[in-house]
Amino acid sequence: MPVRGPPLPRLLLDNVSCMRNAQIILRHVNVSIHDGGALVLTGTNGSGKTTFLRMMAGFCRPTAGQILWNGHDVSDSGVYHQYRLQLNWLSLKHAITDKLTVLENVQWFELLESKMGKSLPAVELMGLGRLANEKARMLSMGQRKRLQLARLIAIDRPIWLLDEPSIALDSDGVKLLEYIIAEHRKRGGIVIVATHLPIEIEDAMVLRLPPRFPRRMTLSDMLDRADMS
Ligand SMILES: Nc1ncnc2c1ncn2[C@@H]1O[C@H](COP(=O)(O)OP(=O)(O)OP(=O)(O)O)[C@@H](O)[C@H]1O
Repeated sequence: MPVRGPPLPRLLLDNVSCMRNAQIILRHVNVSIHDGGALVLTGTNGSGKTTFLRMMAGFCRPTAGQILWNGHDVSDSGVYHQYRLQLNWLSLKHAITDKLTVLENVQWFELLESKMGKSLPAVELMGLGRLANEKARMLSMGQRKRLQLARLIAIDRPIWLLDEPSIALDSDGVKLLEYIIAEHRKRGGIVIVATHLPIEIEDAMVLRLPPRFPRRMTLSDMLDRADMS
């Protein structure tokens, strides 16, 4: 009987580096993520967390190494076509249309996916049920973030790429975020989160990206220097 090896990771970053503007932002990154896995990206401002997510989304290519999905290089255009349909991207830009209602802002994306029926439950789950028929321009920052999260649930793709998803959320909102991430992972979904704020994600791998610039001088460094002169 043939011996079966361990399952292929759904996503594998094999010695990946990435440059932007002629500078190396990510260097020799190796990560494998199986179904239900979570990766948390941390690091100082400018360390490359958003660049990592953009690269995973295919907006910028690795300058070395490969990103493999099911063992296939996503930079291959045939593979990318299928791979991008797996992705749900939540960025710092809200992409909310103010003149549409809260519900329409979710339904619009659901329609683009040829899906129906999940928008209202998603809006309600995110605590926006009473605002469903209000124009989105009425929403506060935190409510806008909740609307983005409602979209994530309604569209329901397997790989979530989340850039600072908890910014502007109150403590209940953060709990809801943690809940939807946990539920997504129970169904085999993958989550990659870039964050400065603590989010509880069970058994997540944490990748701390090194700072790209030397530490800024602190006040005490400056005072020490003044003492020496
Ligand atoms: N559009 C761009 N063109 C060229 N270089 C860029 C661009 N955006 C960012 N960079 C460079 O990439 C580096 C990493 O930026 P990135 O946005 O990935 O960091 P980050 O870790 O997400 O930062 P933050 O915590 O501030 O959100 C920056 O220092 C910047 O020099």
